[in-house]
Amino acid sequence: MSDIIDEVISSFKVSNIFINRDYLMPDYIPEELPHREDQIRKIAGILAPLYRGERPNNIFIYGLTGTGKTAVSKFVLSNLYKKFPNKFKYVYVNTRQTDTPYRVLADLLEALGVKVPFTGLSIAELYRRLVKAIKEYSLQVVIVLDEIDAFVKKYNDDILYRLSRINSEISKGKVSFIGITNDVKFVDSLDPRVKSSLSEEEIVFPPYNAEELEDILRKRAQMALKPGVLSDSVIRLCAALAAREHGDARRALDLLRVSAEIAERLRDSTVKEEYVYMAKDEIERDRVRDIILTLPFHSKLVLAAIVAKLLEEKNAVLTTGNVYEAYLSISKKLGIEAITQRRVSDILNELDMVGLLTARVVNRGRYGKTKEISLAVDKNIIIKTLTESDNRFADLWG
Ligand SMILES: Nc1ncnc2c1ncn2[C@@H]1O[C@H](COP(=O)(O)OP(=O)(O)OP(=O)(O)O)[C@@H](O)[C@H]1O
Repeated sequence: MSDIIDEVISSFKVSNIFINRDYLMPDYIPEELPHREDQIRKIAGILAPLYRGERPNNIFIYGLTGTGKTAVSKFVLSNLYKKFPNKFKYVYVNTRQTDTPYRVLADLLEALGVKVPFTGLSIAELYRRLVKAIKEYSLQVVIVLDEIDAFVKKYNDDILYRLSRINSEISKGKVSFIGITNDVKFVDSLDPRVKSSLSEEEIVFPPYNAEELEDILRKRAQMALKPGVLSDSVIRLCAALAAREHGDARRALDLLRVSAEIAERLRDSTVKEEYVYMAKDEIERDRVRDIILTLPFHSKLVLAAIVAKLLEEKNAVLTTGNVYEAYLSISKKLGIEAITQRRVSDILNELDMVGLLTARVVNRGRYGKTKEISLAVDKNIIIKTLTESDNRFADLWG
């Protein structure tokens, strides 16, 4: 019997497709970042004063998702650090993952060698300790705050305000910030003092076009995949599909990686174009699933109400009013206290924003304006995911 185990393990160990799958993972930072030479040069130029022990200007970096902002920033900093490790220290914080003011300050302190308890100190105290730590630190400090729009939207810009004041508090240029965001309008929403302090320099990362994505994919594929498993037409297809949205390298790499995983799963020795389309559906399914699973309960109920209504009447025209009626009916069925129509209307807007449905305002003459709602994703994925998240939903679709 143990030969069965050997067989399974050996087919797992020896891949027909991959040399190393990690090279296609989103957190891998490659040695080469094609089509980002300008941005690398600019950021390195701004940070160059570190070499003389001087404070570089703060930098604000914007660009849509997958345009290489994180990869380029980390690439420049780690390469500068390799060249002159004794001149500065850099700390990278992703404020979507490290998502409380306490954790952000605690992580910065820990990076500077100051231990802090997991909870219990006030933000003011943490901040005071950070100012002291930076003042006493022997080198220049560069702090990268990635995805800061999400953080500021969740809290406010208080922490950015405090951080932006550190240099003036210690009356010395000791710390520089690199703020990264994919929300172009975000910077304008900041307190003007924070804005002018943090965006001494601004760098924009434009989306990649299809040819640029092809180059990026080719380089990564050379390292990740065995020779001969990939044709140029597959690369072109992944790049074209990713460029159709907004030139997102993460999406292009995901398409390629998942297509290669499908080839491996099917024990094929080459990646076919049809696998790219299968990968696209799989990625979309996972994305929708992740969004639905993290929705608050009443948002799930509203979504369930829409699907239930469409199952009952295939071509139903959905309006805020009849979605609310359907919502009341399923709340009653499940024995749940209903929320107001106003709140359901807000939820419909939220579901529109996360891309699960589209709500369009239509003018119905003397009946006034109403919203017409349609699903933006396959209803079977919604049914499956809602049922998985809470089996009370199973009763709704019979
Ligand atoms: N020029 C490039 N060459 C090779 N890989 C790249 C390039 N640009 C981006 N990538 C890869 O694409 C993926 C996404 O890039 P990155 O995380 O830097 O994007 P981002 O702009 O920071 O996106 P987000 O705003 O979503 O965080 C990463 O795997 C990164 O290595």
